[in-house]
Amino acid sequence: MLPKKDMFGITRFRESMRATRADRGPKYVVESMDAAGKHVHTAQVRVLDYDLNVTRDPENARACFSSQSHDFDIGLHRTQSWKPLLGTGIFTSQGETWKHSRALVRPQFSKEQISDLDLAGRHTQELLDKIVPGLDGWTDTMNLQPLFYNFALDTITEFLYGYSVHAQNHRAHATLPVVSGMDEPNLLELGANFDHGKRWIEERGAFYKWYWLMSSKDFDHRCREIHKLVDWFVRIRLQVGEKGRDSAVEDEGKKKFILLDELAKETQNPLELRNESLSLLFAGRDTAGALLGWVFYFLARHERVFKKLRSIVLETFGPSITGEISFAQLKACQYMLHMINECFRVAAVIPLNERVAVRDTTLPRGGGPDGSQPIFIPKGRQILIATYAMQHRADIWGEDVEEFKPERWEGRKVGWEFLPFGAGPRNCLGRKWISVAPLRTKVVGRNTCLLET
Ligand code: HEM
Repeated sequence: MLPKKDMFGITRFRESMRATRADRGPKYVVESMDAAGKHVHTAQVRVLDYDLNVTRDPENARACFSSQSHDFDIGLHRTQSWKPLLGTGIFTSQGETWKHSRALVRPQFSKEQISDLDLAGRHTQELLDKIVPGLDGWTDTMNLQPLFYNFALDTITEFLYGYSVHAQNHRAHATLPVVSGMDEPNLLELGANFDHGKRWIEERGAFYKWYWLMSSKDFDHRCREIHKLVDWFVRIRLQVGEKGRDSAVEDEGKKKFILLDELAKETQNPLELRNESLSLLFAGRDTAGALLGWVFYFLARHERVFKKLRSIVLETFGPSITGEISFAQLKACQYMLHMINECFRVAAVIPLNERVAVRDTTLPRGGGPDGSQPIFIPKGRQILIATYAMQHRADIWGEDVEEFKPERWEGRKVGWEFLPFGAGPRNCLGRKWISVAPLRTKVVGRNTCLLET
């Protein structure tokens, strides 16, 4: 047990809230466990009247996600914290309801459907257009992160709904069909509504079982606006049908894949279509935008890695932005994959995952004098799987664990200590979308090379 800091567990609660608000929640977990001992990898913590377990042990992660996945499910707090925004869908449901969602959504993520290089190419061009070098070949100092979120939002809305919200280029506002009985929704506010909504959800999650204390008019407003937009896309699909869409066919006569159209072949329930597609929108926009941000953060700070990667990319794909790129070439570009893995390891796009025991059970590690024996987990106990903390264990990754070093991935067999996309039955459906996405290069200015992932 992590030592109590006061009788009622208030100090820990306050500390964890403060860390979440300061965007240093993952580091707070590492510090709290290290304070108990560098060898302590699974601990029980009391927060107010509530006990939970935190683990940075790969064996326990394997148990929660895979080998004992029948003993664990996502928790009610997660479900309830997210529900006002996402409703009941793949992200927020449990048991049989989740199985139904997964069966509905999973077939849409086959390799052919997610490998639309034109889609990513078009939106990447818009991203590049925002980065304009001056006469000396350099841009002013600029904040790239909002551009990456906008890029992700444009790409994923077109993939899901057939219409991009054009967050990157407001002047390219899509000509939208009229939907009887509905005002045209505000496409441009979607990014801001997501950002605020997500902030509320994080706060609600940090309040554990008291999530309901964190409700606000602003959160309700953001949820309503997002629902209005998605309902509008759904209504278009249900009113005009797949064939009624102009965008169902691309210029060259090639049929465009639109995820909502495929879902609508399985169900015509507007609420189901809203919830499932919104879950994907939420899952894809923030994670992909954040990953791009971290990639550039690390490349900007590690000149050696940047130069090495740039020369490998140019050698593999050539300098032309319009050149053909094959999956075989992508797979061969090992250094790029190692660099992305290292971003995932050091920064952890999803730094903390969770499960709740659905029956009395055990976890394989954390008990006995040296922590190598099983521990008892009562039904209802929440387990925080601290993936960021797992990825910063010196005894697993070596003494240079805090260094950004893509070379550490050469010849490394990935085990349960590295789970950027989760694992087991609830693993990430967008994984292939991220890892087989196209990569092209463009030289911007004298010394800058942009990568499109
Ligand atoms: C850098 C990018 C991404 C990262 C790091 C990531 C990470 C994750 C993780 C860790 C989970 C597991 C959650 C859990 O165990 O409860 C997950 C689930 C999921 N992800 Fe992703 N994700 C990414 C991109 C995407 C994209 C682009 C999409 C879809 C377009 C997507 C769709 C999903 C869905 C639907 C689930 C829920 C699966 C289920 O519960 O059955 N993800 N993701």
